[in-house]
Amino acid sequence: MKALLEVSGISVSFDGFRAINNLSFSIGPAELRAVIGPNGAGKTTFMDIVTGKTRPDEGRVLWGEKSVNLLRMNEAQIARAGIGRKFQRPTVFEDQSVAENLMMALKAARAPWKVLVWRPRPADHARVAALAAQVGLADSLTRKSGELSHGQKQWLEIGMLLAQEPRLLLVDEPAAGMTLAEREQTTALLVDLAKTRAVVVVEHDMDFVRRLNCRVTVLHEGSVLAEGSLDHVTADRQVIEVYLGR
Ligand SMILES: Nc1ncnc2c1ncn2[C@@H]1O[C@H](COP(=O)(O)OP(=O)(O)OP(=O)(O)O)[C@@H](O)[C@H]1O
Repeated sequence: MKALLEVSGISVSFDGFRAINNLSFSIGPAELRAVIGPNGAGKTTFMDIVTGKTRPDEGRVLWGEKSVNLLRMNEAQIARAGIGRKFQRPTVFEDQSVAENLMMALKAARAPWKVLVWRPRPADHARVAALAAQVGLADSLTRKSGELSHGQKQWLEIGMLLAQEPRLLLVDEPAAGMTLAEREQTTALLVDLAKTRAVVVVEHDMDFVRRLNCRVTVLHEGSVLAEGSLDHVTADRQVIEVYLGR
């Protein structure tokens, strides 16, 4: 199976400090992957590079069937090419309803010149309802987003990202601040989303990672230290030494 995203030999230094060191990583078109590793391992910087926020000093980042060079694209172009990123803190519009937030995301997903003249059509309302249902908010369409729980806000933001139909979703610490029930629902959502797209989850919560039941990549000092099932990587002596044993 050809990779959807292929990162090879990337390095980046900040003031002489190598945050990413000859990192290679690839993910398939419908794959769920957890990325773990100690603080400062380079997880955020890795996502910054894939989304175009940070430029690597060397290496390649190739995207899609045509192996497009992502390093030639800016952040907006990369987002339009199908890479969505969910940050840890939800950034929904609290005064707007769930439906309004989703509709705004649908509108934003249009080409810039179309946004100016865009008016929602019946199909767009149906799409908003479908997105809400997909993220477990079908019963909350008319609720103000500010009234939602932390977990529900996170799901709404994922729904807003889905409006852009990303082929790769990068999700930063989704379990943080969630109740156990919310975490379980989030696991189910991410597993479901990865049936039709690639999903990369950066997470510190090992119970959450275990429930994702997916391939795990362990980063350390900007490189891949181990990769495989969670049982495989957690039995690795070096992983225990630098991460789990602390
Ligand atoms: N813009 C920057 N300028 C200077 N140093 C940076 C910058 N961004 C990241 N770093 C450094 O690069 C290293 C990797 O950071 P990064 O945030 O990618 O790690 P992380 O694995 O996401 O850590 P955490 O689990 O704490 O979020 C750290 O030592 C960090 O201090």
